Amino acid sequence: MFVINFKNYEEIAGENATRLTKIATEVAKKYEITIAVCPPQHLLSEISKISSNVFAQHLDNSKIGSTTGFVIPEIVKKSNAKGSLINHSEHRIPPKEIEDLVNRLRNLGMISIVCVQDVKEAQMYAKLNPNYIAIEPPELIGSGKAVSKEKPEIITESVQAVKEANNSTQLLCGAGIVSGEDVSQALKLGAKGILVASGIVKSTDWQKSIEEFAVEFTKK
Ligand SMILES: O=C[C@H](O)COP(=O)(O)O
Repeated sequence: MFVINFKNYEEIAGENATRLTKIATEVAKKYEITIAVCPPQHLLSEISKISSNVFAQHLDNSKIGSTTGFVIPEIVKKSNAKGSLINHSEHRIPPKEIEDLVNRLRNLGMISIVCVQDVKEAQMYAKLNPNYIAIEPPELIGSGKAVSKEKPEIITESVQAVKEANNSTQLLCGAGIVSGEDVSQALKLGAKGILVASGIVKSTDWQKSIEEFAVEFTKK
């Protein structure tokens, strides 16, 4: 699983979100891997027309109906999103809401990626049996310094924490990943995939950087 979070970077504004998704989709096909994209919420429907692996960046555990401005799982599903990030480091939510959202997505047949900041949180939330836990030390996000190189022990310890939950949850890792070597290192440490943003979105050649990352998944 190779997840590209578009965040709200200027580089993906306007038609560029579509262009980036098209490139990601073509590369995924070429290397026969899964590349998921997380566009800004208002583009979920549009981007879902060109990719079947579209995830929301955030969800609220609010009801369908009179909940202005909240992002509702059932509504997001109708936009053909396959799942969502939950509790991203830049949009944290309380533990009870995380639990409710993981269950809600499971009932909806959607994929949950719960973001955590440290091993303790990985351990705690893996017990909820989300599809994925994504470990991201906040200080490395957007830094260009890869978690897989700077803090490899965080990945190995999180792999262990997820294993101990003894369910089907898998580990992704993110923060500062900018090269194929960073991806390779993450996979060698036991991560099943990566969650990346700036390393792709801010690169000057999207095709080249996505391919550089993708090829590492074929070596496993
Ligand atoms: O959602 C993505 C993560 O926050 C990682 O961001 P980054 O690749 O820019 O470090």
